[in-house]
Amino acid sequence: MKKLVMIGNGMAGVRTIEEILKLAPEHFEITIFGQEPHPNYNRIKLSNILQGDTNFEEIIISPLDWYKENNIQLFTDEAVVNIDVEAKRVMSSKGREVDYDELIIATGSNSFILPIPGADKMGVTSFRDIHDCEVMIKDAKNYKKAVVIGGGLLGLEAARGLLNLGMKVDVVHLMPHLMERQLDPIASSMLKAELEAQGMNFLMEKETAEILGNERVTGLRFKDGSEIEADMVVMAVGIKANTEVAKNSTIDVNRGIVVNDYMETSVPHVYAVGECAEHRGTVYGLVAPLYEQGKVLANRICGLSAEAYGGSITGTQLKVAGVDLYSAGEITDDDQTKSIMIYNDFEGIYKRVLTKNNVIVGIVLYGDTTDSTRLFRMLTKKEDISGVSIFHTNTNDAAADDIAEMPNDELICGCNGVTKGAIVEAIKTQGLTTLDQVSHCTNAGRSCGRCKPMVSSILAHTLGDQFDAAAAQKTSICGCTTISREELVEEIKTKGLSSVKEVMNVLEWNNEEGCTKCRPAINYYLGMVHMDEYKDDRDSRLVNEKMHANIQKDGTYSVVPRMYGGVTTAADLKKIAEVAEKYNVPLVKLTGGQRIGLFGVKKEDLPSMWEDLDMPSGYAYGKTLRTVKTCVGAQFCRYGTQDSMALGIELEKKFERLDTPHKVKMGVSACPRNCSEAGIKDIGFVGIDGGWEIYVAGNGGVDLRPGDLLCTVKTEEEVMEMTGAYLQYYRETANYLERTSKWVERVGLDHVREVLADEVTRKALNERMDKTLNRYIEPWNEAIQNDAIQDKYYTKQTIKVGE
Ligand SMILES: Cc1cc2nc3c(=O)[nH]c(=O)nc-3n(C[C@H](O)[C@H](O)[C@H](O)COP(=O)(O)OP(=O)(O)OC[C@H]3O[C@@H](n4cnc5c(N)ncnc54)[C@H](O)[C@@H]3O)c2cc1C
Ligand SMILES: NC(=O)c1ccc[n+]([C@@H]2O[C@H](COP(=O)([O-])OP(=O)(O)OC[C@H]3O[C@@H](n4cnc5c(N)ncnc54)[C@H](O)[C@@H]3O)[C@@H](O)[C@H]2O)c1
Ligand code: SF4
Ligand code: FES
Repeated sequence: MKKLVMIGNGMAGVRTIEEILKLAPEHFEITIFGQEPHPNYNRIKLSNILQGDTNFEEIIISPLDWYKENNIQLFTDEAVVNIDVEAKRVMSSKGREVDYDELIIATGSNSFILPIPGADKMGVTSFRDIHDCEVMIKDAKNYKKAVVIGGGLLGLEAARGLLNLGMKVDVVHLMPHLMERQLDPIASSMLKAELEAQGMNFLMEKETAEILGNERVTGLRFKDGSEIEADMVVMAVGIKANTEVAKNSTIDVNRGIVVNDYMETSVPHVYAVGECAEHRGTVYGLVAPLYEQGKVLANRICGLSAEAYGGSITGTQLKVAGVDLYSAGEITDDDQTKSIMIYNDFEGIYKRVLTKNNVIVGIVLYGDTTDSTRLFRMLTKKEDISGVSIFHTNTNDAAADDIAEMPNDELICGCNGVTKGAIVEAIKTQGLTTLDQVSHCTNAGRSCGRCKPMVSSILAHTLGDQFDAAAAQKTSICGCTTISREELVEEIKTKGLSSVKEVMNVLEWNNEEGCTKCRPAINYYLGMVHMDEYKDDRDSRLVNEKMHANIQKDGTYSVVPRMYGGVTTAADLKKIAEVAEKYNVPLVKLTGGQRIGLFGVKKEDLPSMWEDLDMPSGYAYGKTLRTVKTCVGAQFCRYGTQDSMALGIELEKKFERLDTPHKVKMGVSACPRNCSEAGIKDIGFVGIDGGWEIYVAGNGGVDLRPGDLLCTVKTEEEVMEMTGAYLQYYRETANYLERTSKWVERVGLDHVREVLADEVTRKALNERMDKTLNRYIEPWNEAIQNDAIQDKYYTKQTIKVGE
């Protein structure tokens, strides 16, 4: 097998690997280095995260299990710093050396940071990765006045996000018009008026001279001497191809890494793809051309006769609610340009098509973009427009007619280059009935998601009478099947399906092995339905659950023993200390959940360490109850009204090991001072005089969310009863991998309250819960006693990295 190394674990690079795997799954032994500490995620959706529409887990494109499944060795949080093109070897920031036969550079871009005094102050940030997003979301809680420098696509999407986060936002723009690269002055002023109405304040034709403040930013000074206040500054003034690693070698670099029409650099066996590549003098900054490049490169690297990449014409839209705009091609006129225009100031609609010699060369649409795909096709195909009606009226009938009349080569998903013809064919040949399936099959809708309404219309049109609008919106478990979660659970119950394999066979999965998305989900639903008798399918679990230890980024594991309610003893502390010394554990750390983690443990040491520890697993890796954090409470604290430690221990002992759709954390405080932070837990208990308040759906992670008060109860027995019923209802109705916070938002707190208010329902839920709890055994103990398990999971030879 040839060794393929890729530098950069981003959108263009990983799409190229997906294409390679489709063409020649067994051709390469693949290694990927990624500077960010994450698997590949949808960078486009960072704007949606900032705007509060989604969260990080939902934008992961390639989960860690995908790398493992495809035998890809992934090194995250590890940059390649040097390429030795003679020896065909790369070296990483951690001193790791890896040889290659073929090398792909896919290092993307860096944000351009204005070289002005103060640009390095605290509170000045770029908007390029999830870290930037997290910084902005966190700072928005403590600061109120943001300034975004740059009125382009990125700056305006950032500004909308910061408004959503409750900040006051000024946008500072160098030019007289916003998005001057995409819009003409009329469209630009319509956009400005809309965004002002949404609450943004614009400072146009302003050039920033300095960022003011001591350690942290306090304001901006402009070249004209004027100043404004700011306690956060976001730089969104463009991007610069990230060519560092190529520059240090003999590879030709100009604005980007120079490539030919097959994405080959000046050095044999070294390719570049994505925003770091410069093709025929152009460096692209949108995914559509990068995915085209990826296809060409995949064919080339697999030795297939590849079509050359001839460059791309790009179309853009702004991801801001309430703004409908589209721009493609050349938008500035010269003396040969003739324009066709509609301008309806009353309805806020502006459409302009720029033509040269009867051919469309540019498109600007504002307020109604329904013509965009048709006009874009005419532009790219250089269709003669003499006598053609250019704009359609936006009525539903026209939209339906449009689909019928739309030629098969019309581009529906701009990001992924998917035409109407490809979508129709997939629907017909694969028997697709939902939007989700079309997306899995064709890639349409997988990036920015703007094409989804059109894909839906094509689905409706193609299926005709068989189209079921509600069903079409349903989300199937994954691309291996057309059935949804509800249908799967129903089928398991009615057909009595009892194993993952059986589910996939009987329900006619289109991929007989399933995938990393569906297998753990099926395993969970089977266990949920067949409460006491289900035999867990360990190999279908996510990697950390399979190993009963959390894999770390260097391939070692962590060991976190259970400490009920965060309470320990001198004897247990001694055991932990002895084990840490005996196995040379590199890091012993108190975790956020009030216990002690041993980090950097070799896989083959796990069973003997567990045996020496002789403590139960703390399940720090599982979709289950993680911890019950407690305050010292009435036993010691003078404010305590209740015994928080005793309740925490009782809860943890009862619900430990329970399979849940996602991880569950609890907190118990003995008074409203809330030292255990029970307000940001999946379930939190706060002691009050004569009882307990129960809070639910809190979250202290990326999607910070305070818990909602579910109810107030008087006794610990009621706490246990309510908790059992609540957790069981969550187990039975949530989607696999849906946190309680998202679940409650989806089904509604009032609904949950209503269900749990009924005593008979509560009792039935608790009965099912108790039945389920009976089937769990201590996993570390099982591994210690079972040689077959040790051989299969914990011997050195079984190492297959990819995490
Ligand atoms: C907020 C935002 C919104 C966007 N919205 C849209 C949109 O609506 N539509 C659209 O088409 N495009 C959009 N884009 C642009 C799109 O995200 C990029 O075009 C795309 O991500 C580029 O893919 P890439 O693989 O070239 O680079 P990236 O996705 O940036 O990936 C490169 C990766 O390489 C890593 N890396 C760099 N150097 C090294 C090294 N030496 N060793 C190891 N790893 C390294 C980086 O850390 C990074 O993770 C948006 C971008 C942002 C930031
Ligand atoms: N919806 C989308 O398609 C989308 C969204 C976000 C980002 N992106 C991509 O991300 C990349 C970065 O976006 P971007 O908007 O930063 O780049 P950009 O180059 O498109 O826009 C930068 C803007 O900043 C302005 N500017 C430059 N110097 C300035 C200064 N000193 N003061 C004030 N304004 C100044 C420019 O006039 C320009 O309008 C681009 O490739 C973009 O295509 C795309
Ligand atoms: S939450 Fe109240 S009772 Fe518990 S430790 Fe804090 S102050 Fe004391
Ligand atoms: S147009 Fe962006 S995903 Fe289809």
